[in-house]
Amino acid sequence: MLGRLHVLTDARPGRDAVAVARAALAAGAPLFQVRVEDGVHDRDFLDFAAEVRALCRVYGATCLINDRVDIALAVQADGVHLGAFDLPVSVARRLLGSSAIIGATSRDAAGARAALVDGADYVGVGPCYHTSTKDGLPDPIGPAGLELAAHVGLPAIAIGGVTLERVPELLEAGAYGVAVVGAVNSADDPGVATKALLKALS
Ligand SMILES: Cc1ncc(COP(=O)(O)OP(=O)(O)O)c(N)n1
Ligand SMILES: Cc1ncsc1CCOP(=O)(O)O
Ligand SMILES: [Mg+2]
Repeated sequence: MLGRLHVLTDARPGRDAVAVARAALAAGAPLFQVRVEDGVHDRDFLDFAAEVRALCRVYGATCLINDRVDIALAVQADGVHLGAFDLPVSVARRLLGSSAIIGATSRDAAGARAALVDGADYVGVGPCYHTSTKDGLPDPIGPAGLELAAHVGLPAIAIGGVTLERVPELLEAGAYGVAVVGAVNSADDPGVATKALLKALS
């Protein structure tokens, strides 16, 4: 079953993303998405992904790779998360096989319906709120925008500015789960933050 809490790695310089991953996994995070900053060398992405993938195996968690089907294949990840400028879902499916988990980014109902037709397993919907983690995003869609994309037949994972306090309204709007960077990676205690998010999602 697809995890309801997707924790994305925060590989910005000066952060110990592996230590955060270990703490979140130990606290029960069911799914990690390995995401790196633009411009990271393939070799570094590969090494980092392999490390997180190995940790996920230890804790029985799902490991997805953001953007890169080749890295997912190389580290034998469980799947990928793909956006508008990444390989199409259909191509990733051909390369990764029927059992791979493939997520697609969408902002509205039309995008979510397209992801469904293309064979995605879930949609990452957002940005739901303002976030400082990623630049260049369109205006937040809010819970009302999420609601439109959350009812097309694919589990909707709300992303962008998700905090513990916002989980109830996202669930109310139809979210199956949430994806977070800051709420876990910037928490004083990533393990405690993970447990609180899991409780709110249960
Ligand atoms: C669960 C989830 N939803 C959305 C995204 C965003 O993907 P994308 O639009 O391709 O942007 P980048 O993350 O690649 O910068 C995501 N990663 N995960
Ligand atoms: C990768 C991505 N795509 C849309 S918002 C976002 C970043 C989410 O980070 P945070 O949970 O810190 O707002
Ligand atoms: Mg992407």
